[in-house]
Amino acid sequence: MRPLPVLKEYRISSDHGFLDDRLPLARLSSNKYMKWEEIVAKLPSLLQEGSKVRTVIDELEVLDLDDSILGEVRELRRAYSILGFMAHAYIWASGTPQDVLPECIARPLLETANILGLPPLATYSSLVLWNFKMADECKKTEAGCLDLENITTINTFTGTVDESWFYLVSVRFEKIGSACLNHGLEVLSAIRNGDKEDAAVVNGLEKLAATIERLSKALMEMEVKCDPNVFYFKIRPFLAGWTNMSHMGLPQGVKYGTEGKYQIFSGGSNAQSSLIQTLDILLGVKHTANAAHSSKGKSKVNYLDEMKKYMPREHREFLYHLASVCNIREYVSLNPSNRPLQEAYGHCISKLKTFRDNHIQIVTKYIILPSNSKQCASNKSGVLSPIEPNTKAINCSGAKVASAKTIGTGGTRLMPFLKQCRDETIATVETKNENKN
Ligand code: HEM
Ligand SMILES: N[C@@H](CC(=O)c1ccccc1NC=O)C(=O)O
Repeated sequence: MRPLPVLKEYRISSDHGFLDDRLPLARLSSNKYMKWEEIVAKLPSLLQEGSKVRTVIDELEVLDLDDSILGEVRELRRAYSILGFMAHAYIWASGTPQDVLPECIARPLLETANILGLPPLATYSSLVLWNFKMADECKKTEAGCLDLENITTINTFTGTVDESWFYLVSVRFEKIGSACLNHGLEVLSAIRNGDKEDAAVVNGLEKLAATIERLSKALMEMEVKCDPNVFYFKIRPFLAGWTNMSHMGLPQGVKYGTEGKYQIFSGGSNAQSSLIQTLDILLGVKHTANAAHSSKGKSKVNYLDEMKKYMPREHREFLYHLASVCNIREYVSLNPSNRPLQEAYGHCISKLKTFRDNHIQIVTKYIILPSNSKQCASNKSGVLSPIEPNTKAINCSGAKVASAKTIGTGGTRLMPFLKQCRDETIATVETKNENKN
């Protein structure tokens, strides 16, 4: 029997989960890359000046990655993060996208991405996992140092508190969620050890359910300091990738270097968080291919599976290992008369369903409502947000049509996709009960 995965073999921490035990590097150590650091720090002001950021980036030398970067994973991650910020700023500056990335970004971005096992653009890893630091004043709080009060982002596109908060909520979510990894593995090892009364299995599942509940609370913290209109109109346009962007003039995606080829990639999304996919695997939630993701024409793609390619290599390999050994759902199905076991598993599914319901509420508030108000405005002014498909045919009372068509930065038709994810979560208990009858 294949052994259970050992977290640290996959660069995962039992205290911090998919965040590292060490803080991300806030600056590359070698002065050779000082210009990169200067530009990324100045992005908010450069982006205020229209396409100025492109002029500044075009003047950069093409730098090779030296041993200071190649020899240390935190340096590599920092380089990847900076290059992702610069790439998106270059492509999306001034609302008129540019479809060719200059060599000075394309080459090192392709190289760092390849080593880390990630796609060459800004991802959840570069914007969230590797983009935070301790605030100057660290207050001692119950939640310890990774409390939202104590952390801040390293870089943003807009320099707004709202953008920092948007990323930091996910940092907090990863920290809280790290407990899920430990509880999940405890449950699996209790099943393997033949836990006669199932006490350890039930206890582990109840702790897992309580942690998922805390994740929902963490998600709702978004509203504290991230304003929906600031998010939708100012921040979000920079997070888009180059999938389904024909309407923006990027039908073939982006060309990596003047001599490079055009490539298509999805933008950053929390669907790239390994944590939530860990929960699906632990609880046996199966996601089917969905028409809601349309990057491959009309063919159906399992978007969440595709997003595993947008996670750091070790984290992706952890998910594959976990999936190959996880038998919690089967175990619960095989013990239908054990009520505490059935209930504890049911609590986990119900908390995960609530998380997905709350997320749909957040998405309604942060994308659907602002996009409807935009359509009314844009019908008058002709201005479209960079990320939305051309919705000119929809009038101001067309909210229903609009929400069905609105796309996520990851390129999904977001509402059908998110509802499908939620419904497949509920189906996990329903099909289990059907199997029993
Ligand atoms: C303003 C805040 C947020 C917005 C507007 C938002 C929007 C979206 C959208 C549009 C998607 C669909 C994929 C895509 O095409 O991009 C998505 C997926 C997802 N988001 Fe968010 N999101 C937000 C915050 C969060 C946070 C803070 C979390 C976690 C705490 C989260 C968790 C997820 C997950 C797990 C998915 C994958 C679908 C699933 O597994 O149910 N989101 N999000
Ligand atoms: N998919 C979201 C964006 C999103 O969720 C996201 C993008 C980049 C980095 C982190 C993200 N998630 C939230 O914390 C959207 O369509 O606006």
